[in-house]
Amino acid sequence: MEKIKVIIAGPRGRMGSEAVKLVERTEKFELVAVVDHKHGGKLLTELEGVSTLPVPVFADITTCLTEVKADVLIDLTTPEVGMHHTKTALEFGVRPVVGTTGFTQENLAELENLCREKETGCIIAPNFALGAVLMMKFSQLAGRYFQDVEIIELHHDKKLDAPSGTAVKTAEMIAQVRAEKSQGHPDEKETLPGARGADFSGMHIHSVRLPGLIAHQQVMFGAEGQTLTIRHDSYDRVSFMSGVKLAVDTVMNLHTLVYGLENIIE
Ligand SMILES: NC(=O)C1=CN([C@@H]2O[C@H](COP(=O)(O)OP(=O)(O)OC[C@H]3O[C@@H](n4cnc5c(N)ncnc54)[C@H](O)[C@@H]3O)[C@@H](O)[C@H]2O)C=CC1
Ligand SMILES: O=C(O)C1=N[C@H](C(=O)O)C[C@H](O)C1
Repeated sequence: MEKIKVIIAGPRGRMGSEAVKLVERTEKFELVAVVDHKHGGKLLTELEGVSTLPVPVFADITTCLTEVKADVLIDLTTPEVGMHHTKTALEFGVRPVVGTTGFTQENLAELENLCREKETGCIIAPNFALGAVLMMKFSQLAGRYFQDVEIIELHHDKKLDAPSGTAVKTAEMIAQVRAEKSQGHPDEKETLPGARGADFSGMHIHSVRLPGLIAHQQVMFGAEGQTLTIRHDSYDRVSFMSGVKLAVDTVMNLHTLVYGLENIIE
């Protein structure tokens, strides 16, 4: 059996270290290198507690892709770094699986064009947890019937981007089916700026950051005399790994950009 050769960018991170374990324990995957700007030239075994595999660590993606043959790059870093890694991988014909959030609409459009030009597949998944993907799909269904919706996303306090990629994706999916409406009272005023959260097509997104949390989201719909709440909780980052595995498998057969795991689950 030909193994899928995988590079992971961000191997010391909360998600990256979990992805290293996933690739290690998956028979048909082979970890061939990692990218870590702080530890170029070392072996992964020298990075404390990450892995017992002696794979090379590269400080930059271009050197890594020049020296190592790979099929897939898993990126779990930061938006600017992730964008650079994704573009470089596509230039090398290596398929990116991107969990990094914070990409703009312009970033996505640029990557979509690059995928088409290079005829190389790429998956960008704001959330790899199956339950979160279902939460987004159920919310989209509810959005057909309820115009009034508030999205509350709750994360650990080390998170850099707000709102979360999941909240943005949820709002995008609901906006595809929801009759547009600016919510709340037409004369409402914020006496403290930000009190009503971020505005996405008239829907409001609220970002909570607290130690103790991992990744949670609640989508609340309201209508006369009733509310509907759809909620998902990730209590452990292992919740994201079956989605990462599915994305690595699937991207091998793609030639375009797929944004969101809802597009590849049955
Ligand atoms: N799609 C999904 O299901 C999930 C996505 N995320 C996203 O994944 C990203 C990472 O999240 P965490 O692991 O919690 O963050 P983290 O801060 O623990 O990890 C990020 C890692 O990127 C590394 N890094 C920074 N610059 C780099 C560079 N130039 N080259 C190589 N590595 C570099 C850092 O050293 C760090 O280890 C975030 O954007 C987050 O929103 C997080 C959880 C689930
Ligand atoms: O940073 C995180 O932790 C997470 N980020 C993703 C997001 O921004 O939606 C996915 C998940 O919520 C965890």
